[in-house]
Amino acid sequence: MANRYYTVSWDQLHRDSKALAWRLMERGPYRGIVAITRGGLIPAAIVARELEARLIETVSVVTYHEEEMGRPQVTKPPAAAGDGEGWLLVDDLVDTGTTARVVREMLPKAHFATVYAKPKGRPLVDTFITEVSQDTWILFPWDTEAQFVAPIARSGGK
Ligand SMILES: O=P(O)(O)OC[C@H]1O[C@H](OP(=O)(O)OP(=O)(O)O)[C@H](O)[C@@H]1O
Ligand code: HPA
Ligand SMILES: [Mg+2]
Repeated sequence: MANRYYTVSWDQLHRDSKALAWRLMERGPYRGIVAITRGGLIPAAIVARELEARLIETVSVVTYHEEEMGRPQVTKPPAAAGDGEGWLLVDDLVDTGTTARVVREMLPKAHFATVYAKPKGRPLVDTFITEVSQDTWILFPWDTEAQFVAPIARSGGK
């Protein structure tokens, strides 16, 4: 389990993904976008809208089951995108960089962008927006819902 959590709302994800699009705009145009599913799908859709990209490809990699890390499984390789030349590769985050390493091997020439990055994965990303510490677990809006929390006074000061 992570030591702390960083909760991202839909609104914040939209803003951070748009900030990513602004940065990526400077170095386009791109032939198309390859989204790393599933986490990269929503950031990729927001970036695609901003960059007016209509061609979206996917590569599917499963590395985690909830917070438990396993071996990365490529459940769908990219059908188009060749060696990645001229393509933009988008994921929600890099954590250990395991997923990124697998995908970069398939698409070595793609420009790799994520919204969030942790220190271990950071060297594998070309462009990202926000860094969080390695012991922080990012809670995405599609994994969470609002719920009641007890008042601070009832927590015994912890
Ligand atoms: O840098 P890493 O340590 O590899 O972690 C980052 C990857 O882990 C998550 O995917 P996950 O395996 O949970 O699959 P999902 O995108 O389908 O939820 C996340 O979406 C990244 O793709
Ligand atoms: O911090 C994280 N949050 C959500 N999914 C993840 N997959 C790897 N690291 C994370
Ligand atoms: Mg993923």
